[in-house]
Amino acid sequence: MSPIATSTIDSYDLSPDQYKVIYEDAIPLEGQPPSALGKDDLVRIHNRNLELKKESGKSRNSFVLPAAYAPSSASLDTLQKISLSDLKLGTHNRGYFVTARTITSSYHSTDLITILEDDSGAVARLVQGFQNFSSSDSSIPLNSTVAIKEPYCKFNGENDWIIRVDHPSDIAVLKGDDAAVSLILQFVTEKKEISPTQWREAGDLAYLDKKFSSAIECYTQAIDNSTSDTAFKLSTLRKRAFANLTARSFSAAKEDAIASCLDPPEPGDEKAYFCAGRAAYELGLYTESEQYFTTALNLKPRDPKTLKELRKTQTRISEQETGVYNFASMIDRLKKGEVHLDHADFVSNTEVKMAEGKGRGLFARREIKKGEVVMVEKAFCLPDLYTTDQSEDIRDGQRLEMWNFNTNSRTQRPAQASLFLQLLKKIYGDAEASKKFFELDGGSYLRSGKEAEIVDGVPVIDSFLTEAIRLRNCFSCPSTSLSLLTSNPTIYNSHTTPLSAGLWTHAAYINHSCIPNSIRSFIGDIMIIRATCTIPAGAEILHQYKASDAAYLVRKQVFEQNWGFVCECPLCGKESGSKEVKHGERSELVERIKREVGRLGKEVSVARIRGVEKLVRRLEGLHESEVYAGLPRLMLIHPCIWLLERWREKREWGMVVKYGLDVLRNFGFGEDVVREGTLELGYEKGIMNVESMRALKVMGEAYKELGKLEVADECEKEAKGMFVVLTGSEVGIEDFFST
Ligand SMILES: C[S@@+](CC[C@H](N)C(=O)[O-])C[C@H]1O[C@@H](n2cnc3c(N)ncnc32)[C@H](O)[C@@H]1O
Repeated sequence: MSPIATSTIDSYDLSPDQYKVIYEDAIPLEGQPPSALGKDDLVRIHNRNLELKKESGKSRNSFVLPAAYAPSSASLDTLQKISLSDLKLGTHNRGYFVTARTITSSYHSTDLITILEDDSGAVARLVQGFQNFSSSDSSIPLNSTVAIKEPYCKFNGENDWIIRVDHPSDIAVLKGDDAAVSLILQFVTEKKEISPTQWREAGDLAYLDKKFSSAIECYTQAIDNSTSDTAFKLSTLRKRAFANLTARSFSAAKEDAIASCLDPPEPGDEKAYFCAGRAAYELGLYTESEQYFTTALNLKPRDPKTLKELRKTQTRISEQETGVYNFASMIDRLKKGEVHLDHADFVSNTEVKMAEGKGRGLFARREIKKGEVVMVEKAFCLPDLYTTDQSEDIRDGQRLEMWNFNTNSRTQRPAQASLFLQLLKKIYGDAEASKKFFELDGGSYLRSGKEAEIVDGVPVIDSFLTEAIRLRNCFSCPSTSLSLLTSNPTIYNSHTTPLSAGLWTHAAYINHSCIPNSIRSFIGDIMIIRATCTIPAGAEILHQYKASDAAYLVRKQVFEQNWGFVCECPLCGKESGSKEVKHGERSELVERIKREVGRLGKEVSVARIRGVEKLVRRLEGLHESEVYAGLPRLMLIHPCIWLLERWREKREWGMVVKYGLDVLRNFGFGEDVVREGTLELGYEKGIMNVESMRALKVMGEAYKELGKLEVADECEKEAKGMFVVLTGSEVGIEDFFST
């Protein structure tokens, strides 16, 4: 297939399929200039597209993740400057860099697009793939100066070539609407002498103008160029500390703040200690933060702002050490619309170690009792973008999609695409974060080994590896797990609770099991993991990546496709031994039952219920006892819940108890969990979830109706225990159990 001609239609007009053709069929044309179109044509086409974009007012943002090529890990001093007209096509132009000026405003299509011109008058189209569409400062203004390392120049259709930048660390942009930029350019390109005071003044102006990276650059020049004036150096360091704090470069802010003080500190240094305290707090270094605030208070006792920060820090230290949180206040804040909550992580119960056959895993450092908190973690990154799969009402600008040509897939929810973009922004701006992030599992993606290395002051970021890591490690999450209980999904109907997608770097080490020993829940961006059974010291913590599909063969495929592993948990291990024909028979019968109950309306006669019961007995008979002894029989769960609900409608309490027991048995809690009027659940092999909790709750009601009050109380007590594990806390428990 020949590549599509795109010389007169810009990528804005292309569908993802057309893109795909271009990427897959692009022909390397070594030795061609970057664009056969002249400057006038390029600018004309660009401006026309810019106008079209404005007119169309399309609110959907989409972008494309093309096939992988590696980011540059060379520093600018080791590269040779080259003109745009000397770039080679279809290659990375290793060993070279280009600098050029933007001669148009940029616009977003599937990517961010602008036109560049270099000193020699050569022009090229720049296509940047990683801009954060949701942030207001993501454009490249007219007259900006860009430096691109080892540019990847690619064929884009007949007579058209582009420079494609997919990795944030491959490009540096000095924005054209930034006053400090002209000073920086005069210094770099015209070798103009600029005094430290001039640098500092330019830094102050940039800071006031909220151009923090320019302010930091100017203060850095002022510091590096000042010779013996210690007072000047220290006060400029302090200015840079605050600029770094505002720019959220917390490690640098902390370092600068401390370096700006005398040893021992003197009155006046409290501001620097306050800044260091804030930076350490944001880095999660609460004990260090406490020391800085204490020093600040020694220098300026009873300062109310510092006292407030110190108290907050001490609360974080207590959370970190005890795992005790004020969940009620967390939920209150969530109700006020805050998703990103200010809390410490509690991870001291756990450690990362090798898990045989699974890479690394998370292990218990001490015995963790059933229901106890295993760990609590604040999200590394979580977009505030909760939508249902069917959402038609996504707010403007949130309709974000990403086509990934490495996996031939498209993101299903806007939060997934948004998470990718926010991750790039976070790891590019924070060296420590990028190190932590790139340690995560990226599957079979071939790493250069240079990711997160600091080159030219920023970490090397590989966008494609970032996405590979996101795919393997991110979790879907509701804004609160409590909403999953109250949204009242019916069986055979997926629930419609809005979900976002986020990444938690410590929890990302947890491996999957279909019979897990822990469950994650969410309150905003805080993930709470509790034990579903008592976990002995040294045992591996396991949770379900996805609610296990009832059909073994479907489940197997999902885990292989999405995460690249074959689950060998006790259930999968045994079910893999069941004959293929049996799997087929069971699936067929489950489908038949589903069709059958789907046909029945709301009011179901006893005769009809009995009919379904017969089918369910047959399905039970298709479960080999040598495979399923003591193990869950997932395919029987929904049919049994359906029967339980119908008998409950008929107020046939004996039958409700019978099917409640069946549901619990099929979840793996044991053959006969009520013996001699006492309830005993086998939590080690039982699967705790909303449905097993509901079954217990309903059984409690039925036993009450039957006058068996003791066992009714036991059912309610166990269901309440499950409620806490499923939602993370006791908040809402009384309301839930009184209805
Ligand atoms: C979120 S990561 C978990 C941590 C990972 N094991 C590591 O070394 O970083 C997901 C990956 O872990 C591995 N994994 C998770 N559960 C597994 C299991 N039950 N058996 C084998 N591998 C598993 C798979 O490679 C999967 O893609």
